[in-house]
Amino acid sequence: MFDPAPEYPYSESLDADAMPAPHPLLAPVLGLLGEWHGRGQGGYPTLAEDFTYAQEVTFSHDGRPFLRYEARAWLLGADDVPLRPAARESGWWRLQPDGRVEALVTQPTGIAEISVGSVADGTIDLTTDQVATTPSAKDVQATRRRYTLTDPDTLTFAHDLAAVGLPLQHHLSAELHRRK
Ligand code: HEM
Repeated sequence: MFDPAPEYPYSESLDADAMPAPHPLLAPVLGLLGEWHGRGQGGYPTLAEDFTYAQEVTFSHDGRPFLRYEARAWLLGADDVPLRPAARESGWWRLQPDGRVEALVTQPTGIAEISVGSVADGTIDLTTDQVATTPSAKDVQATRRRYTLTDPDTLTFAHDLAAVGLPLQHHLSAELHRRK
């Protein structure tokens, strides 16, 4: 006989003022909770042209001292015509008692980043501690990500990349606006 298991009984929240109450260690990053949407520019010396993209980002929590992170981007053509899906990634940002942030982020391109950083003056600055790549993935040595809340509804993002033998340098920058 099939004995159905109970449903998952805990909730996930995008809202610092709703239940479950955020864990106290999330205090420095509570402003990130929510759904964000915006556009950015990217490039790299190996690419013939710079590109414009749109992106959706979600940060949520379940009452424990970590954020769940999810993002997906797509390339834009003239008049914002969608050209094709671009990077997707998901992961976890673990807040530490000393204020450090440990982040784990994976991408379907075979790249897994483990980053460490801190929160200061509204900016979360994450630098890779380790990058692991699957056998067929591009060669990525390091990344640096900076997320800045310039106001409660505006999140800017800068992403530097050291890959395919080149030193750490600009790959992406974006401005996102709060949807929820
Ligand atoms: C919003 C997110 C992102 C967008 C829109 C984006 C877009 C692009 C585009 C358009 C290219 C050119 C190749 C192609 O057309 O597919 C590219 C290359 C690349 N990206 Fe990104 N990217 C994003 C995030 C990332 C992240 C998070 C990483 C690494 C952790 C990364 C690493 C690379 C690498 C290694 C290349 C190849 C460079 C080369 O071989 O010349 N990208 N990206």
